[in-house]
Amino acid sequence: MSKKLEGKVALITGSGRGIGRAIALKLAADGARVVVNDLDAEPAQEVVEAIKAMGGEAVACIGSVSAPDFAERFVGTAVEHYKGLDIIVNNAGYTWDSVIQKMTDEQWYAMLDVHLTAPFRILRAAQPVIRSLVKAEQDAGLRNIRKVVNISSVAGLFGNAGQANYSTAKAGITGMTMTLAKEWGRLNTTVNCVAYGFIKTRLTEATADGNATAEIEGREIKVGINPDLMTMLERSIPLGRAGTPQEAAGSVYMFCIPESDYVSGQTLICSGGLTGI
Ligand SMILES: NC(=O)c1ccc[n+]([C@@H]2O[C@H](COP(=O)([O-])OP(=O)(O)OC[C@H]3O[C@@H](n4cnc5c(N)ncnc54)[C@H](O)[C@@H]3O)[C@@H](O)[C@H]2O)c1
Ligand SMILES: CC(C)C1=CC=C(C(=O)O)[C@@H](O)[C@H]1O
Repeated sequence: MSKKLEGKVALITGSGRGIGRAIALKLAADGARVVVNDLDAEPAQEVVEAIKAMGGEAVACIGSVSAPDFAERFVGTAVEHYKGLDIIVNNAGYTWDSVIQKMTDEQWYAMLDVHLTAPFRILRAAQPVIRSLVKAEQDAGLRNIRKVVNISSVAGLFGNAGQANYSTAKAGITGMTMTLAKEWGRLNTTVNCVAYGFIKTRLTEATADGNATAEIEGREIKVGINPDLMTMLERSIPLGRAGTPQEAAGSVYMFCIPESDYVSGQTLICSGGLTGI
């Protein structure tokens, strides 16, 4: 059976772990060649090796999406290695929570940088590349539909106490999605967004005391959720449980395959039915 994404070039930020990793493996399993990005080299390289082990093609582009030179390097990696660019998934990110009276400017800007400015820069850097690929395709009488999938959260759609920084950035990415869907229609590129509810990853996994941290961009950031809170949260989800990274990847995949070629500017909620928090 032919693969739906055969030969497509997919760029996926934050794909060393969690949802991004599952997206990378899912798209690669369906034939995409993947540019794997992560802050951390080891998990990114592990994903590259996993894709190669299943007969696919992948290359790593290590570094923070928040670095000012990252976008050009990321797009450049795809062009240099695969001479193309068909799918971009803006997934990299984390949370750094505080109630507003305790939130520092550093916390505020860190969330805007990673969840909003980074996707903006990546899409800005991709535009001239896509434009020239589209021109060449049109000259050859071809139409290739490209796909952008941005990642948001129920926190960006409904708000979440303690996440003024994160929810603002995740709300912003839905606006960027709708605007670029309008700008990029003439580039035969659909631009959609997936807003997750509660997906079990390092970001949300229950830890014994709820006090786990991870080093992210040189800072010790609290990760994980207290198990009691986790149980309470899961009860509020109509499907009665958090989602898996593989289930989360399924929603992104839907926007990447040809069956969704005429869908653009949409935000799909992938939350097990949760419509508020
Ligand atoms: N897990 C959830 O419940 C949930 C809910 C809503 C939205 N999201 C969103 O999904 C996306 C993925 O989150 P996840 O749950 O898979 O988290 P995760 O921590 O499991 O994976 C995120 C990956 O992104 C990488 N990353 C973080 N900052 C980066 C940066 N500046 N540059 C490059 N890589 C970076 C991390 O190193 C990590 O490997 C995030 O945008 C997150 O906000 C997650
Ligand atoms: C409170 C819980 C369901 C929650 C909502 C949104 C998140 C996200 O990453 O978007 C989680 O980190 C978590 O705070």
